[in-house]
Amino acid sequence: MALCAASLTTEASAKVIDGKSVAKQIRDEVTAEVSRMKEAIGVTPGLAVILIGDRKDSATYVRNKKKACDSVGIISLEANLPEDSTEQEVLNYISRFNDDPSVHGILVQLPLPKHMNEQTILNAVRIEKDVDGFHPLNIGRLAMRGREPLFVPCTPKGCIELLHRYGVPIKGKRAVVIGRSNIVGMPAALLLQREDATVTIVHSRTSNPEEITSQADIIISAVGQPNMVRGSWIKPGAVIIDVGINPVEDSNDSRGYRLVGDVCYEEASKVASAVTPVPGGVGPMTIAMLLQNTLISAKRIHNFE
Ligand SMILES: Nc1nc2c(c(=O)[nH]1)N[C@@H](CN(C=O)c1ccc(C(=O)N[C@@H](CCC(=O)O)C(=O)O)cc1)CN2
Repeated sequence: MALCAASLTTEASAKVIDGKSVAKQIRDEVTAEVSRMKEAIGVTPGLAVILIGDRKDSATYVRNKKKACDSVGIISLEANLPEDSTEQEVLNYISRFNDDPSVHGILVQLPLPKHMNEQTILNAVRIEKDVDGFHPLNIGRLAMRGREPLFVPCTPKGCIELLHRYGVPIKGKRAVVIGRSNIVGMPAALLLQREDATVTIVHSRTSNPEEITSQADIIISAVGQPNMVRGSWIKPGAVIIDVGINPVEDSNDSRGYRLVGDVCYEEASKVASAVTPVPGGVGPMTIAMLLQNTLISAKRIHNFE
């Protein structure tokens, strides 16, 4: 891990972009809409979550998704499959949920066990229920001008929502996305481009990442490298959205580790105008956007405005 230490001379001045509190606002909005829908047409949105294997982090995320559904009045169904399940068993669950009218959203928690083909599995989710927005048709539409995806992937959608709710202008700005994953980096870059930013993607083969990143007005980092983005990578006044959630050893923490972002927060907060913390930044937005996507799906399926 890169050492990350701010100089003692400059005070932190960046605004903290509080994802936890924005996520709470969104959950309140979803709660109100879920109850309005139930009262008006007697339909409660339903989300089906498929978890395969015994990764601790995935189990925690799925548990948190279920809790979040409960808190806003969305019904959640869960399928927990063992690590050695076959692809066909997963496809059978997807097919059952595709056909279940009480299910408006389906998600398969990632990453999948190594023996499974992610493409085969994600392609099997009906696009009308693809609340993760990972189906190639949804991603393809996101990439095309004049086409609308049915769903936008939750984490990148949460990043843009944070920029909007904090009044950060995007149009005409230079944006750098660090990382090109299918889940975050690539769709985040497409979303910024749709908002008329001039977008550059920095990735593991980029020869001069610091030089490129330091020209950006907006940085979205989703690379999974603790403290990789240092103060010197940041243009004064830039806005930083840090998607990285990286565990680093910490004997003072009861869990034995703490979470840090891709961005050296102490240094960033002295150079940037606004920055998301880790934890409490983009993470909570991922689940809030999932709830919002599930509501959108139920409304669309039942023609409810
Ligand atoms: N099918 C999907 N799989 C995965 C997705 C996804 O969007 N769909 N994203 C990630 C994991 N993820 C949700 O699934 C997720 C990650 C982090 C958080 C979050 O709230 N993090 C907290 C810290 C939590 C902690 O203390 O451990 C934070 O950043 O404040 C929510 C959801 C990969 N898989």
